[in-house]
Amino acid sequence: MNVAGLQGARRSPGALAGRGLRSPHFALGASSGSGRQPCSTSLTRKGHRNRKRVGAATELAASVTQSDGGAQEAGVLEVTNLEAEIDGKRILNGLNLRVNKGEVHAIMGQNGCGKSTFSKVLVGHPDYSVVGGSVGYKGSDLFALEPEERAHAGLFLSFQYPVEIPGVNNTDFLRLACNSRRKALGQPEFDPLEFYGHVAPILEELKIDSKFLNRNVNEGFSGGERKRNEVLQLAVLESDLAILDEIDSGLDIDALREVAEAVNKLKEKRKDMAVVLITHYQRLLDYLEVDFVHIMKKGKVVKTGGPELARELESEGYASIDLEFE
Ligand SMILES: Nc1ncnc2c1ncn2[C@@H]1O[C@H](COP(=O)(O)OP(=O)(O)OP(=O)(O)O)[C@@H](O)[C@H]1O
Repeated sequence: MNVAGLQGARRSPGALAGRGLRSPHFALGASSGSGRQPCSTSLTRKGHRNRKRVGAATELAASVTQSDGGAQEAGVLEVTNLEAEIDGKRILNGLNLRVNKGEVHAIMGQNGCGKSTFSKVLVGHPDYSVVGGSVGYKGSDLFALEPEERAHAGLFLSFQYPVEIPGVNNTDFLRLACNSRRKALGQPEFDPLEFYGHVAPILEELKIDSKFLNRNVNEGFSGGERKRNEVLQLAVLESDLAILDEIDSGLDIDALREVAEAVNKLKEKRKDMAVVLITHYQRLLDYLEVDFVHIMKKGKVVKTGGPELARELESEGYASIDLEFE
């Protein structure tokens, strides 16, 4: 995370551009849990640098609403034979996944199978090279968009380890992020008062303490508070596809339930929002209703089922699943 750039943003939004961060929304929507910042000028897909843009953020956002009722409606996310590598090491090996709007998918898999890599590739982390396959997002080529544009188009990745941004007030950060997306969508930006009108009901619905707004981003936050702050960001941004990478990690039982309830509340309100949960534990699914569970192994989805698949994993472990696919 480019802390210096974001501190500058508190004084002046323009400072973000000067420090290589074009908006805080970029930081929110297209960052990785590694704390490294995606570079807005680099594309992860070889050969895409000069590709003609097939969809600006506005067009993409519009495409979802306009495609209602179509027999062949595109999935929010259509991943086909995706292959990606880092430093020449192949991590994703022909991953396939389709997520329709409103659906909740859980991705499970042993350590190192490529779950976080998948999420980072989607948001355009520059360390990863896409070497094969395709990803459609709302019917357009995701890789034709810069990381910042992906965020503007409604793609949100929650941090696995949300970082502190000392000196940056949460309200300022959220408002700049929100306005960055609104501007890209051609919507009027919120002034501070209007933004408070936007965020106050969200806090109430998600049962998040309004003191969160006065604090600096994640500074001194407990693990549970940080994860709730991620959900707050997601709600404020009104993203269309939320990728929640281990939103349950490091949480005690009560915090886990509270975070899951916040996601549920958000889903109730925004029924079309699609969610991809990356998790190791079935217990999250006790609180969050999922439509599909996918098991990843060696960089691809090897099995898909319903919530019962997670329960089977919990009781039998991966060995039982692996046998079917060796
Ligand atoms: N920046 C990197 N440099 C080198 N190797 C990396 C890097 N990022 C990921 N990898 C490797 O890619 C593989 C997949 O990692 P990834 O974090 O995607 O797995 P994961 O399924 O999310 O694991 P976990 O469940 O432990 O979080 C691992 O072998 C990891 O060491």
